[in-house]
Amino acid sequence: MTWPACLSERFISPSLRTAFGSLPRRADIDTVVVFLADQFVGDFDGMGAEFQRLATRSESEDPNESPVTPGDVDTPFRLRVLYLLYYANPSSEHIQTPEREDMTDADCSGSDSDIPPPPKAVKRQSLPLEFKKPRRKDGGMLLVNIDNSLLALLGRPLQPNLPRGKPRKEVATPKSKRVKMEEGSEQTRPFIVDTRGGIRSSTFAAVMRLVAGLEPARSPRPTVKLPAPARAPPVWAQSRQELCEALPYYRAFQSGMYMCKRVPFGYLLDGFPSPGGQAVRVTDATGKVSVSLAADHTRDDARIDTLVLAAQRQSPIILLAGEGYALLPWKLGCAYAVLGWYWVSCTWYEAEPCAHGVEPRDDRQWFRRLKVRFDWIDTQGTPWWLTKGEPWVAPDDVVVAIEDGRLPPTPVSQYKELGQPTQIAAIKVPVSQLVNPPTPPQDPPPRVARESSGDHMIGDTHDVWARPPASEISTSPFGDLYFSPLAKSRGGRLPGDHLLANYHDDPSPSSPWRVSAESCPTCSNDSPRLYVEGWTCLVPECTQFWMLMTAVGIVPIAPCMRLSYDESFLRVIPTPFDASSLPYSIVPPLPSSAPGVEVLEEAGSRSLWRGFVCICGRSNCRYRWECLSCRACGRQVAAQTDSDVVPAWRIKHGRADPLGEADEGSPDLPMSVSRMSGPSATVVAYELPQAGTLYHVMFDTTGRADAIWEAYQRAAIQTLSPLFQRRALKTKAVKGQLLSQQFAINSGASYKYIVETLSYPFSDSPDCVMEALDVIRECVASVLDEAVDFNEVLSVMYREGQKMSWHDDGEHGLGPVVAALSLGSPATMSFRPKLGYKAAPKSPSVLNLTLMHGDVVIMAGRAIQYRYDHRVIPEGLRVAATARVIRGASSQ
Ligand SMILES: O=C(O)CCC(=O)C(=O)O
Ligand SMILES: [Fe+2]
Repeated sequence: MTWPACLSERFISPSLRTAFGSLPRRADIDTVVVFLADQFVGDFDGMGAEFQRLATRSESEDPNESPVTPGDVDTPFRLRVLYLLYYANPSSEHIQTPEREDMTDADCSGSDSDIPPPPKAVKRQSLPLEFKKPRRKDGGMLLVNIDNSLLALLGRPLQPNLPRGKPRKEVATPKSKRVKMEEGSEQTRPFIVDTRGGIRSSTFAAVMRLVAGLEPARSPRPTVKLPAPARAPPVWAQSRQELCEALPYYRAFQSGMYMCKRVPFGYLLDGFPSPGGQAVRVTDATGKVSVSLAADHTRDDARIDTLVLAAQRQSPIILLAGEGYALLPWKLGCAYAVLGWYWVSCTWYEAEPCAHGVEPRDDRQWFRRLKVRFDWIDTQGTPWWLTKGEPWVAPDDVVVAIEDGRLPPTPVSQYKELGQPTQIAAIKVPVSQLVNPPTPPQDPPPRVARESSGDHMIGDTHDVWARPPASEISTSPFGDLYFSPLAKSRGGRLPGDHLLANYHDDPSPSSPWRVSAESCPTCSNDSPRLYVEGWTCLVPECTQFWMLMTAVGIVPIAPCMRLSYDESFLRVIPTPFDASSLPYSIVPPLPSSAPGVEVLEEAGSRSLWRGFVCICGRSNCRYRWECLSCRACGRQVAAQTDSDVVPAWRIKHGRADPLGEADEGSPDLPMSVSRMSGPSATVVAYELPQAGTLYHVMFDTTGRADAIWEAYQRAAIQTLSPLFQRRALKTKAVKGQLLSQQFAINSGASYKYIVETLSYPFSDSPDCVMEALDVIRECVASVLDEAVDFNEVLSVMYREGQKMSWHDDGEHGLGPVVAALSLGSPATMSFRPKLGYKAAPKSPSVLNLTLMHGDVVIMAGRAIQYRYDHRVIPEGLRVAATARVIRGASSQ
């Protein structure tokens, strides 16, 4: 019996949905059948007639005509009834987002076992087919506790090893039906369905498995994780930030995939779903949060398009895994590891039901989710986790004393006694060779004709780009479906075949994908058999998409039904020629020791605050100013030297505009300009309404500032005791540590800034800090006409691309005056009112100042910190020394 098209559409029309509301809350199967017959007269092949037949029989007054019994209605028919009811009345407990735990991108595999208890407010309604909570047995097998009464209701043969089941409660219904049980036992039991409460998806899935004779679902998660592999990963990290700062191919702080111009670089498998597509966070009754689709995955989304193109171009991509990735068979032993190079061998779509609270489309109640299969590129040899070696345990971080906020072992006073730091055996950082990524070309170059016998060595840096550009790849409606090894056997039927024009017949893929491909009776396209449970048409445009072909006919896949991949599909396939050349090593090169003269831009350059991958494999952020230092083995490289000090004469001095201005939409602040004597300077004062006055002091000459600037840099590169560091932010929002962007050191009283900054008493602070403080004190005394006894200085060093985002300085006990000396590159300092900015995060700045080398900014008025936030964006290498008064603390 074929499944009628009406159900393939997986859609309940609004009128049918309304009509369902007129059914009694609890109805027996006949009531439902009669009802459906009314609704569907003549509409459906097979099903309409069947409904009609049953309806006629049900209404027959002829006492000789036996009432409808489950045996009269074949099982798929019953399933359809359940199915219609299911889709007509999904209640919050029934549609839940399956967990994503699959190796492939956007998983749709559900969990039959993890059905949350229904929300308290919703009264649980169920079919008489009650399923107890599934038990998980060894091997991850899910067993559903089913009794024979259920089988009887479904018209299935009874099973001797199942309990008979409790007789169902009699329900007053005009036509109770007799169910014949095996061995002569009889029970009167109407086939009652709850027409409003819907049907639990897990029930639906279990019924489906039962009638179709499918194996119980097998969890893809390993039940017990094996110990960490014997060999250390070639590249590993303990935080996402370390990955992003050390690996040129994975700079994706926000999403799982790092890509550029539709070329994928790195893809992180972790405890979150695919990149791409709109997603919403859904919290279920147990508080478990999952991310569900809120729209179809389509190629309009650059990330989806990139993955589909990757399959068509057979581009290599580096996979990384996080310890949160449920499908890893072993413990990672660290937070993240690079797995290696993979190629995208196959992409397809699955249907994902709309999660509760997500607005469905007008025409259907599910979304398309792209799935991706990644295959190991075999020119890399055996994966590291399969090779033998000493058991590996990721070492704990080498705890440098300063990590805990304790003072460094070597007091700074010692450094001071030594005077100028001695030149250390230094390795220069050649900026160009640090961990810069292979820059993707502006536009992918035209495809290069290749010799089939040509070398395709690892390290051939250009092969990855020698793929057809997107424009050359067909945009056929089915172009997103891509099954490369299979395509050869399709006789040109499917789009994508043309891509195999230069597919080299490597050891011919013993791909069972070929043999298991079947042609869809509805759309005539071939789809391979991916799931143990049966074949499904994988063309999302087809009405038969995502329906399972089973022994009893085609059945819809219940939202919670977890399908298992067919073994034939899981078989390893050889890497095709096009994917076998690797563009670069997964281990980025170490900074080399070639000497080079630094210029201002390079000394502060972005590459210098990026991290590195140590030869021990650990990815590190650059957390110290003066060198790259490994947190795992303590190794230090690329120490900076005196020649890295940027002399003051290299600094940009030309001031474009001494006056600050407001963003568009903000009125200009009242301001006044005056001249200051002593060290002569121009002072512009801005009135921040109801908050205080902001003074921008611009000295006529910068002699003192020049000396302090160079002294700061020399203090920063000495290595006797570490000073300027990026320290951990006090945040729990991310896994692992998150370091601040700037390198900082605190002097004097302790300042409880959001970063755990290393703090020294004034007596142990470098001279440059005290000199900066002198400049600030004198300047403030002249401008405010009163001495302010600052007892704390925060010195911050910025490299290119680093900034200090919106914040205030208003910690408890902070005095009314805060003043800062700027050194080095120009910076823009902005102020914006706090009120309401949460509601409108992009509220305009009331003032943007350009701070030049030697300028001092004075914030006079405590309310400035309460009413305004400020931000500083430097143009390049820069130092700022900010002095404050912290009450209740001494400067020591
Ligand atoms: O970099 C600057 O000029 C100011 C830094 C700042 O706002 C701070 O340290 O609180
Ligand atoms: Fe600040």
